[in-house]
Amino acid sequence: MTDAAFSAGLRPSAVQGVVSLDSAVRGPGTVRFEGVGKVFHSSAGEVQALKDISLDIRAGEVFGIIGRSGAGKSSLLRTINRLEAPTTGRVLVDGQDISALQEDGLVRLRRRIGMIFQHFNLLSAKTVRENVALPLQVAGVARADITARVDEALKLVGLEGKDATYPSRLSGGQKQRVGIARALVSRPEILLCDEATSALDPETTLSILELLRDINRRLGLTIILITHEMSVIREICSRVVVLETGEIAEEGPVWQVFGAPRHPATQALLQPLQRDLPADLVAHLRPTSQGPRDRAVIDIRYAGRAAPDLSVLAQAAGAGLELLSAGVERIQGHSVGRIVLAAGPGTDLAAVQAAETTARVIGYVSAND
Ligand SMILES: Nc1ncnc2c1ncn2[C@@H]1O[C@H](COP(=O)(O)OP(=O)(O)OP(=O)(O)O)[C@@H](O)[C@H]1O
Repeated sequence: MTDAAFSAGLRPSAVQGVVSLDSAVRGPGTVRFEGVGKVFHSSAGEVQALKDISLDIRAGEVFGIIGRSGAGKSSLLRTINRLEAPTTGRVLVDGQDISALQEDGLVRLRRRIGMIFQHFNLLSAKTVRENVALPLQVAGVARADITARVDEALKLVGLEGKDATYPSRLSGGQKQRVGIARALVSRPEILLCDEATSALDPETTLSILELLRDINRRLGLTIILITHEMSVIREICSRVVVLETGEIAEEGPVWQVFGAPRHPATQALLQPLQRDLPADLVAHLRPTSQGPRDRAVIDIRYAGRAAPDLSVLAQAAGAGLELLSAGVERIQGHSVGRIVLAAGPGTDLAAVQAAETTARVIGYVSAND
């Protein structure tokens, strides 16, 4: 990012004109994984942490990496600044294969990629200003420039006036703001966030997410984050990849992946966010039909489209459908909903499924439930 753009808080597209598709996947702020694999050798034997990951992260997007513990999230994130080197495949940053970089090239790469951490990683014996100035001092930037750039970064994160404070006197949210200022002071194109809000309370998490969103919009910075908090992904990411045992389980726009999760790993991760079935319904739900008068319970989930037309479904069913529960929310401007119906005896379930392909029978209740 140019100095002028950073100071003016402008997105690169506003500075450089229209961004072409090619520059969006290969230009500044882009990351491409091509068949990336990673094997760790430990005393317990070999661990295949990543398997054949191919993925494009576009310039200026907020991209989430999720997965269960041990799925390979950190390993993948750490290949972007070569804290981990892939065993197979390659990683391209701004279209450049980073495995080819020598020591000085690697130092320059890491200046273009900021990183923030769950536990902030601040030096307790140094003030806020000294912590933020550190990357510039290491880079040999002139003292006067350091002062100006630290001021600029502290302003960006809303910490003006805190420059002489030591980390121990700051709240968790303020410490993370220092971490963000330190990551931004080198004017990077990409910001990696490793569980950056996991140590914060919900209110502080929201304020840090708001800051990250603001930075992303104003500076056009690409933000790549890993988190176990699905609400964080829903709040700020545009696209997400789900890893499962080192492989891509699914990827896509957040509204799509969260609205209609296809892989069991995604469904398990999203369980806490799901609008639960009413408790009394769950209590009465049986996996199989116990008699001809039992009613099938049909679960319909939809994303990015209008709710299915219940009169059309009822017509296909050829019998009465009772609405048991329904809910709809908006993610990134798309409707994401869930409808649960009870189908009376004699319902043509195959016809309902043909009319609404996401319809799934999740169990049976008796006629009186
Ligand atoms: N340095 C290492 N040496 C040996 N094995 C490792 C090393 N780093 C990671 N692993 C293993 O690789 C696999 C993926 O680990 P990774 O930390 O990338 O997963 P993760 O999805 O980030 O997990 P978590 O959410 O628990 O942090 C795990 O089985 C882990 O034990």
